[in-house]
This record gives sequence, structure tokens and C-alpha cells, in this order.
Amino acid sequence: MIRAWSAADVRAAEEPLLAARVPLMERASFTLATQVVRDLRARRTSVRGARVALLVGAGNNGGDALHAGAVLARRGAAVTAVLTSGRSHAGGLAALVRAGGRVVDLCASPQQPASVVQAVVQAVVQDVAASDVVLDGLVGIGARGPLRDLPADVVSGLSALSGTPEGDDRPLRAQGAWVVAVDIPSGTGVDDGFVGGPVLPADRTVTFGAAKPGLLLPPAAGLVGELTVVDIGLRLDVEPAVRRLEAADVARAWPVPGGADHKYTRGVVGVVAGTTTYPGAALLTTTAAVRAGAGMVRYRGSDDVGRAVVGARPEVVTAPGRVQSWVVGPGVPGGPDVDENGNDDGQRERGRGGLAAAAGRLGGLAGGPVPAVVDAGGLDLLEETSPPWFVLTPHAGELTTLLRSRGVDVRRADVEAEPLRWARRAHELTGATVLLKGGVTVVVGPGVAYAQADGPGWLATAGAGDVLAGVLGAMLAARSDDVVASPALAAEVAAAAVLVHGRAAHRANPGGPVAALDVAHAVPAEVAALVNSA
Ligand SMILES: NC(=O)C1=CN([C@@H]2O[C@H](COP(=O)(O)OP(=O)(O)OC[C@H]3O[C@@H](n4cnc5c(N)ncnc54)[C@H](OP(=O)(O)O)[C@@H]3O)[C@@H](O)[C@H]2O)[C@@H](O)CC1
Ligand SMILES: Nc1ncnc2c1ncn2[C@@H]1O[C@H](COP(=O)(O)OP(=O)(O)O)[C@@H](O)[C@H]1O
Ligand SMILES: [K+]
Repeated sequence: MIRAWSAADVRAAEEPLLAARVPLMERASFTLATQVVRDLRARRTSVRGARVALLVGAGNNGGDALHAGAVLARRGAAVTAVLTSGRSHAGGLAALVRAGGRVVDLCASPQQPASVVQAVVQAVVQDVAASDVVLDGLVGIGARGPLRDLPADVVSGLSALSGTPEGDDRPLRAQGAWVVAVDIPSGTGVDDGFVGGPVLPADRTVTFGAAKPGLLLPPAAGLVGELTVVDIGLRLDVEPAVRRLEAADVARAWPVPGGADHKYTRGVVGVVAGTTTYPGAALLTTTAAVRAGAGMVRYRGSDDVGRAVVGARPEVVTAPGRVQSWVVGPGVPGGPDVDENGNDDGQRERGRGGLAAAAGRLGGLAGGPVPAVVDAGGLDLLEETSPPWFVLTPHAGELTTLLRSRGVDVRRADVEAEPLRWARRAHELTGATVLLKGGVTVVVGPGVAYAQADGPGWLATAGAGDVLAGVLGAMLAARSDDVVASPALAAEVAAAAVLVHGRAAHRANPGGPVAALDVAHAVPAEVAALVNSA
């Protein structure tokens, strides 16, 4: 698992070590330089003679870049530091100069007219882009807001040169330079991943002490490249702000059935999905639940769609009965989509029934509370508040509608700019666990947040969300009682389902397009690979 802590927590953890005069910057910068050497070799470039540009800001982040530059210069690299502030880290600068590094100080003549400074910036930017490696040490965890002043000018100049719009996730690599961000890509929000101005997209980010939330969260996560976390000896005893599950975490937690298990202990998934108008969602959701290893899948819908489902997946039953998790909503019409006759094949009524049972409001024969996945049209069927074992699975548009229906003045663009913030708001307003789908999927439950980046862009295809709902339904059914008993567990299971779903998409057709049903069919082999590697 990758755990990320806020800038404040990282600083608090640094304090006792700095007080004890532990040379944190030396540790950080030496490891940074070592990583750059590895990257150069991997790119078949010799360190001796390699051109290295350092973008240096006013603080210790620039100090890290300068010290790393000194190490590289001592190994024969041709290192040039571009100083963007009148207050560069003195020790780092002295070390670089001693090691034979060159310095270009953009602030050397502060009285120059702006047009002259801009011309100098343009010339410098050309040189930087022609380097083998660029170290972005403009700002780190001391950053406040989007880049400004000369750091912003330099990054905008580089973005313009590489022909990519600011904030685009295609790195300078087009120019041949390998960009390594020092601690964070400068200009990205350390704690929230917000991107409000120019950022130089990195090929690699070398971060110190621990990952920071912004490195895992969209939209900044798309600018991080490969993430390398360097241990500099910090002790972080507080809960992380954001987590990311890795394959080994999911493999360890997967409920592999044993000799004493039977279909009911493995979990029955009740699915209310699809209508005569949208039968595909019913097929995709039930197929995914079957393929993810549900003990049994009960489909609830019209006779016509039920026949189609059983025709495609003979394992599915259509009779009512007890379930260990509900999946409500894929392909079920929501608010404005319900046609003028209100025709939904009765799915919204069935969905409300499923959610009432899942909340434990029916009791009796319906049994106690069980987890629920609430997707698409199902989101319209929610009561004002829900228990944390309900996992809502909106995409950004649906989350916007959900929030607006609860009086929050928010637009889709706001949700896309700050997904964690708005997913958390939805969790606070509804009480439910919220899984906000996207290229990076964010999951928020009581006291926990996950950011998963597992699937290829090809996964953005119709029906992929229905498959996720089915996979998650099967996973929640397998741990039904535990999920109801421990409020934060639904979020962990949801994050695990996102991982399986994303990896299944890679497996379905590595590097190429996938259809939603292909993803569902790739799930069993992906689960086998995961549990066999555990
Ligand atoms: N503590 C340690 O021992 C260790 C720390 N380590 C390293 O230190 C880094 C933190 O260093 P830090 O605290 O000096 O802050 P840092 O990120 O360099 O930036 C602050 C400077 O940037 C400026 N600035 C701010 N916002 C800006 C903006 N939007 N646009 C432009 N400029 C902006 C701001 O200027 P001001 O606002 O004051 O004018 C200020 O001068 C950390 O990320 C890690 O790399 C490692 O070596 C491990 C050991
Ligand atoms: N750029 C992307 N990269 C990777 N996965 C993505 C990307 N965009 C969307 N996804 C994933 O694709 C799925 C799309 O689901 P959804 O929007 O509900 O589509 P549908 O309703 O048609 O099933 C989600 O799992 C989402 O996380
Ligand atoms: K940086």
C-alpha cells in the first residue's frame, strides 16, 4: 500500500530529526542523484558528459536540486542551475559551484525591464529543453498556490516549447529531456492535487520521507510520472491522509473459499439493473458479479430482461430470496431519463426495495442489513442519508447531480478539479461511502480515503461502470457481515474492486481497446494471478 501524508504531518515528522541535526537534505539529495544516475543509464546515456538542468526555487526544494546537481557534477555531468529567486539555498549553491556546476541567475539584474527578462527566460528555456535531464526543484511542500513569478514563466516557457498546453500530461520527453520532479511536480497542490497554473509534467517524481496526497490524487497524479518514495528516516505515527492499494494488498485480503464454504457463505449478490430499453447493463453487471466469484447472483427485473440474462449467464437465478449484497442502479433510468410514461419496468420500485433491505429497514424475512452498491439511476433512489456500507459509485457528472440535489452549488468542472474534496463532501452529506469514478478513482469512507490509478484510458467505455458495480457487489457479498460491522471496510473493499477492474482491463487487451464485457471476462484470470502471487 502507498500511504500519503499531508505537508503538515511530514514537517512535524521532520522536526525531531532536524533538531537532532540529522542531515535530511543530504540524505534526500544523494538518493535523488542516485536515482537520476539510474534513469540516465536506463536511457543509455552516460553520466559523464550528460547535460543536467536544475530549476531552482527559493526554498529547500531548490536546495535538494542543487545538492543533487553537485553529486552529478562530481560524477562528470555538465550541470547548469537556473536560479529563479534572489534567495537560493546557500549551501546547495556553494556545493554545486565547488563541484564545477554552472549557474544561470535569472535574478542577477533585478532592475532589467520585463521584456529583457522574458527574452532571457526564453533563451534559458531553450537550453533547458535541450538537456538530458531536468530536475524540477522550484517548490516542494512549502508551496503556496499555483506557480508565480519567474518559476511560472520558466515552466510556461518550457510547456510552450514542447508544444503542449500547460498542465498537459505529455512530458518534455518529446524534446529528449527526462524530467525528474523533486519531492512534487512544482505547482501541484501538495495536499489536494489541485492544479491551478503551469506545471512541468514529470517522467519521475522522487519524493522524500513519504508520498504526499497530491501525488496520488487527480488531477496532479497525472503529472507525477513514476513515483519513487525515498526513506529518509521519518516516523509518521498519524493516520495517512490518502492511501493507494497495490496488488499485494488485494491479494492478501481476497476471500479465497475453503473446504467448509458453500455458495451462501461465499455471498449472494442481488442485482437490480437494466430495463427493456437498456438490457445491456443487466447482462454486464450480472456477468461481472458471476466472473468475480459470487456464490450466486440473483437478478431482479422484468421477465424479458431476466430471460436474456439467464440466456447469457445460466448461473444467474431470477427468483427472489436472501442476498448478502445489493447492486442497484446500472442501466436503471434516473430523474430526467425516465420517459413520460414513467416506464422503468418497475426497476425503481425494486431498487428502493433492495436499498431498504440493505439498510436493514425491512427486517423479518429480508434479513439484517447488507452492503449495497448504488450506481447510476440508483443514486436517485437514496434516502437523505445512508449507512457507510452503501457504496455510491458516481462519475463526476453524477456526483455533481447528487451534490446539487442536496443543495450544494457545484459544477462538474469543480468536481473534476478537486475530486477528493467533492467526494468527501458527498460522503459527509449522505453518510455513504463514495467511489468517484475517473482515470484516478477516489474512494472516501469514514476517516479514510483511497486514490486508485489501475486501469488504462481504454477503460473509459460504455458499460465499464456496470462491470465495476458487479465486481464490487461480489466482493462486498463475500465479506458482508464484516463490511456492515466496520464502517471503513467498505471503502477498502471498493478500492480493491477498482484495482481488480483496472487490472482486468489491462489484461483483456494489453495496450489496446477493451469492451466492457471483455473486462468482465478478464476478471477471473486477474483474480487468479493476484491470489496465486500472494
Ligand atoms: N525540512 C527538511 O529538512 C527537508 C526538506 N526537504 C525539501 O525541502 C522542501 C521544503 O522546503 P521549504 O520549506 O523551504 O519550501 P519549498 O517547497 O522549497 O518552497 C518554499 C519557497 O518557495 C516559494 N514559493 C512558495 N510558493 C510559491 C509559488 N506558488 N510560486 C513560486 N514560489 C513559491 C516561497 O517563496 P515566498 O512565498 O516565501 O516568497 C519559499 O521561498 C521539501 O519539499 C523537500 O524538497 C528535503 O530536503 C528533506 C529535508
Ligand atoms: N481516463 C480513464 N482512465 C482509466 N479509467 C477510466 C478513465 N475514465 C473512466 N475510467 C473508468 O471507466 C469506467 C467508466 O464508468 P462509467 O462512467 O460509469 O461508464 P458507464 O456508465 O458507461 O458504465 C469507470 O470505472 C472509470 O473509473
Ligand atoms: K519540485
